[in-house]
Amino acid sequence: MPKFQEQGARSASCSAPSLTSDPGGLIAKRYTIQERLGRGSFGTVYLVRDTKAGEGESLKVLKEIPVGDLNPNETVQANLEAQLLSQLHHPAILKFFSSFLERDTFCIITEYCEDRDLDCKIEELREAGRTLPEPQVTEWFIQLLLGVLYMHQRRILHRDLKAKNIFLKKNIVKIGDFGVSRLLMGSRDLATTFTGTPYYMSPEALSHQGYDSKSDIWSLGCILYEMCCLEHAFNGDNFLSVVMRIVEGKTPTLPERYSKELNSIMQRMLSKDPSLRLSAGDVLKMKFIEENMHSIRHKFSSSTLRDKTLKSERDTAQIVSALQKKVHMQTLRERSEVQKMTPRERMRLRKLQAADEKARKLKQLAEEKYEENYRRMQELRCRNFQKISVDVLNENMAEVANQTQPITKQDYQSLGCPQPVDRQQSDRLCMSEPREREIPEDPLTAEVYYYEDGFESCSDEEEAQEEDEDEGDKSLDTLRRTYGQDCDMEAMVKYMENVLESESSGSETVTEEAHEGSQGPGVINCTMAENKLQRMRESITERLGAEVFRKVYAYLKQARERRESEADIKESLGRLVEKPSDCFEVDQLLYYEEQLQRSRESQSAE
Ligand SMILES: Nc1ncnc2c1ncn2[C@@H]1O[C@H](COP(=O)(O)OP(=O)(O)OP(=O)(O)O)[C@@H](O)[C@H]1O
Repeated sequence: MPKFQEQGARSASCSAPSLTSDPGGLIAKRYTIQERLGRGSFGTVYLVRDTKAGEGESLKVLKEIPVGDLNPNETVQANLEAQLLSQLHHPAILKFFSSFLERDTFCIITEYCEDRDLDCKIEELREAGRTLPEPQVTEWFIQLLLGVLYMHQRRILHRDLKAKNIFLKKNIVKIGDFGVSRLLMGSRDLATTFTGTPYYMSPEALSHQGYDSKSDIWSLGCILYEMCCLEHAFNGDNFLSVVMRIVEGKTPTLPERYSKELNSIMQRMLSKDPSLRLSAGDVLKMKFIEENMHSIRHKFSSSTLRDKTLKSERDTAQIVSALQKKVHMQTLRERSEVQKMTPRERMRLRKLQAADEKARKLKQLAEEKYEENYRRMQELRCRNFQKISVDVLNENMAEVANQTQPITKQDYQSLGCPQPVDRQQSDRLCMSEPREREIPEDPLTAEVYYYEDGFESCSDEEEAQEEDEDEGDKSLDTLRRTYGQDCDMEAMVKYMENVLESESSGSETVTEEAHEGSQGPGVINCTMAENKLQRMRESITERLGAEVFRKVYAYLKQARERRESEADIKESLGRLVEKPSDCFEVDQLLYYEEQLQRSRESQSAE
């Protein structure tokens, strides 16, 4: 089956993004553009560096959506929706950081996923003639279910779940744009119509019978099919045939290489009647999914443990290597200092070093002696104490008191033992600074004391040291990023445990929560819808040429009004264009125009 280019295909001719007009400039006083990641139907997507973020968290994604002039109400409304989205935290949901208006564009800042999206992954597999094994499909599918459950429990719908909106970050899947349709389109009707990609749209959404959490489940069922078969669950030669397959067509089946259980779950998610469709909570409570969840939880737990061990080993290796580098640098510095000296200074230095060495040996000797003496004194005391104890049995208390006098120098001599060094005196010996040159005892202090000045003049070495520090920062950065990955895995384990331990399936169907101030005609809705249509027109014109586009548009409009058969339409389009499938977008454009017209009429009627 041909795969049609979807609406809003990446077109270079669409109006130039205003944020890039000042390359290298700061956006919202903190973001710098690193590269352009791509273009979606709403706007352009950039990889940015957040200059105010902590180490390892600075790479983010900026979605730039041209909106023209927004009135203050619309801005307040958008901010309200954005605030809500930024408070949601789940490892399977792409983190939404913030949104703001900058130079007539609405900007959304989200987490960056370096392993791209599921659509790219599927394309890659298809091209390589490979498929996804069932354990991988179930692992990703369970993560998706956990993310969807989290959002549905908070009464937030996606409305545009598709492979392109699912991102991969080191085997963790992240659903992008959850709740963003409402943020951009405001009104519920428009949000569904203008963000839903036909391949994933549920029968009830296509026939305007309302959109609820079960409609998201339908899209998730389509994604499950796509992960297994690497093609859309409902395909067709043109826009309307896709719609007809969804509304009236047979429910697809998974190939035999996938288990009966997985097939049955997918089919129950693709039930045409939303009330018969499973909810995310229902699916997560099924025996087959629970069993898989146990093994994924075990895999994630042991993987984070193994990673932690590996990381601490790597940390140690890094510290050792940093210390070795430091010692090497010091040796080099010392050598370069010595080379700069006059013979007289070198002689003095050698003497000082010899004195240092002598002092060190003396100190070591004194310490050894002290330890030896101290040990002997303890022995003596112990013997003396035993002697006193025996005497106590025979003599009176006064005599005992006499016996417990401190041991004198004579006592030691009479016992043939060396007298212990007085502890304070010994400490003084250890801590005292050699009078002649006053070399500090501590080697590190001594080193700084003697060679400090030399460091300041070594600008090359300083640079080298800075480079070393940068290296260190970079490795920390990598470490932190890996820790971030661990956090995701640990959080995922926690969510799996919650579901496994919970009694209820959370099978209630949810409609979207109306947040304060979000009723009514919507946020940026009409402007956004118009923008999207304009982008589609530009994209089609670029592909078909202005003249062919005009002819195809006029023909399809009439053909749909006259309700011509699909076969006739295909034949007529064949006379206008080389490939009739190229007209998919024109068909979709007509559909959207009609929806926008309807929406306007119903708004003015209200
Ligand atoms: N958070 C992200 N991390 C990494 N890449 C991203 C991220 N968000 C978007 N992209 C990439 O940027 C490109 C455009 O994405 P965008 O979401 O705007 O469009 P889309 O999903 O292709 O279309 P639509 O606007 O119809 O949803 C895609 O190639 C996508 O993979």
